[in-house]
Amino acid sequence: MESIQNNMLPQHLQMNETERKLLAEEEKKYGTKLMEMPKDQKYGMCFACGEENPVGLHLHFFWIPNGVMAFFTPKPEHQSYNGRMHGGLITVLLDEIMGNYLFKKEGVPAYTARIDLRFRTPVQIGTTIRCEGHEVKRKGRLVVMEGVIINPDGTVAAEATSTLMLEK
Ligand SMILES: CCCCCCCCCCCC(=O)SCCNC(=O)CCNC(=O)[C@H](O)C(C)(C)COP(=O)(O)OP(=O)(O)OC[C@H]1O[C@@H](n2cnc3c(N)ncnc32)[C@H](O)[C@@H]1OP(=O)(O)O
Repeated sequence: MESIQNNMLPQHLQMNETERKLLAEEEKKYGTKLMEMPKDQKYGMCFACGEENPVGLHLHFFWIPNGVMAFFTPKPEHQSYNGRMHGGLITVLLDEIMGNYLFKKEGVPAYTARIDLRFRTPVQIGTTIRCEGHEVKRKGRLVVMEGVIINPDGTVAAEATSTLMLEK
């Protein structure tokens, strides 16, 4: 289901119009409504997804076949040089998409033990990017995940491989 509570949320927590339009396009591509991952009150202060964090990114995550997807539209306060999104925040998006997927799938926190990331093309402030993550393999409590960020023109902005440890 599309962010069912989206228009019931305070404005600053809502997905913007472009993000909703892109979500609808993805749903058309997959031929199904995409289910939003529920928020977790316990982690309301999470910098990436928490609704109570006043300076957070307020991401919304959707299950896709074999993984997870989110959109983000960086604001002027998210930049580094000359209107480019800050690389540290790009890392946050990738770390979160992989970690949150495992948290929701397994029901226990997944801690990032390692992240290898390649910044391929800049992300411009004000553009809406698509973030995706999926599981690659696992051995016991160690899980390898991959994540990617796609620019509006279809180019890869950044990609990452992470190793995460599931809590016992
Ligand atoms: C809606 C609400 C959402 C809210 C939630 C939103 C999701 C948030 C997503 C963000 C995720 C984060 O950023 S989490 C925050 C950043 N990350 C952290 O704080 C993690 C800090 N590091 C740690 O706590 C620790 O190092 C751990 C837990 C990762 C591992 O410690 P440990 O449990 O003691 O395990 P340890 O004995 O070291 O290792 C156990 C086995 O794993 C192997 N191992 C350990 N690390 C690695 C590694 N990187 N790559 C390969 N193998 C490894 C070891 O060799 C060993 O193998 P063997 O000898 O057994 O064969």
